[in-house]
Amino acid sequence: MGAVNVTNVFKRYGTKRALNGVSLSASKGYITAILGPNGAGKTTLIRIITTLINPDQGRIEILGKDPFKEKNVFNKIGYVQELPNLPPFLSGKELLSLSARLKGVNKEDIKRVLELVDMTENADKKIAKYSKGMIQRIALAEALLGCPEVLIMDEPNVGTDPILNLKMRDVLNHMRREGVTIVMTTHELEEVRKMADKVFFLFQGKVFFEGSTEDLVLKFLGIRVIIETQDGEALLSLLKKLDYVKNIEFESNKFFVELTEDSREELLREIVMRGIRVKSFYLNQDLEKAYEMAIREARAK
Ligand SMILES: Nc1ncnc2c1ncn2[C@@H]1O[C@H](COP(=O)(O)OP(=O)(O)OP(=O)(O)O)[C@@H](O)[C@H]1O
Repeated sequence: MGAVNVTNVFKRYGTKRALNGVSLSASKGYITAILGPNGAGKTTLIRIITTLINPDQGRIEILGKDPFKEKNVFNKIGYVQELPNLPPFLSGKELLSLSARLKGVNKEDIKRVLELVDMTENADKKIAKYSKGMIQRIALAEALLGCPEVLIMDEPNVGTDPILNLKMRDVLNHMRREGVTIVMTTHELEEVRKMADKVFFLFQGKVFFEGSTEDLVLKFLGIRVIIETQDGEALLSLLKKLDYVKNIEFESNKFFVELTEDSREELLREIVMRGIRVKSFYLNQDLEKAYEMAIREARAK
């Protein structure tokens, strides 16, 4: 069982079906990303997990407890909402002091979370004067007060610059090393590729795919390897002989090879056995393209 479990959740807004039987499980100490196009139901799901809205049907379990019934589980959960709406008249530090008091967290922890998100220097500025990125950081700091075991984030990368994304990644990797379970929705595929251990792809209120990003690429893009070599002719003649090679394209000394099945190990062995010199051999991890193909396939169903 995961640290966060969602079982068969349904939700309608009037006649609009937002969630149509969603089940997912986020393992303890891993980063789980919920992906999907606009309107897929991601925010609705996060709002149900955090009990901001009720499901029409289905069950939520966090750290073995039903958050709708056992509110004290929230002592162990940090939540960063989409585009956090923080009181502009407070400074970052005042906001954290207030939150620490409400959560019953020691004031010492404020220093720790400010350092974690690199906001110590801006802590005394009013939130009204913060950039979007600073607001995201202080919202994350607030969520991290009291060392939560589960961190839930709705689109933490909206409006953030690449440097902040780097910082955010650092903080989240640090949390993961500490055993924190992270569940996030995002449209930032590059972040997903770099960080997520598992993805759930939502489409029209249903889980259309679950697995690692590598699984997503393999399933929707096929098995495409990129091989760099100086022995182009020898490689080409070998590739033409192999029945599991579906398509070959090349550009100077770079070969793009599509396989009919996952025969990567076999192919590499053949190359090495023939003494073909290879500079690099890797799976084409074009997550964006795979995501586009997944959406196309989901729409066609
Ligand atoms: N309060 C509401 N009233 C009516 N319909 C709603 C409400 N909130 C969401 N919806 C509808 O429910 C569906 C799911 O919306 P939701 O916001 O959960 O999707 P999302 O995947 O988070 O989208 P986005 O990526 O655009 O944030 C959409 O069709 C949306 O229009």
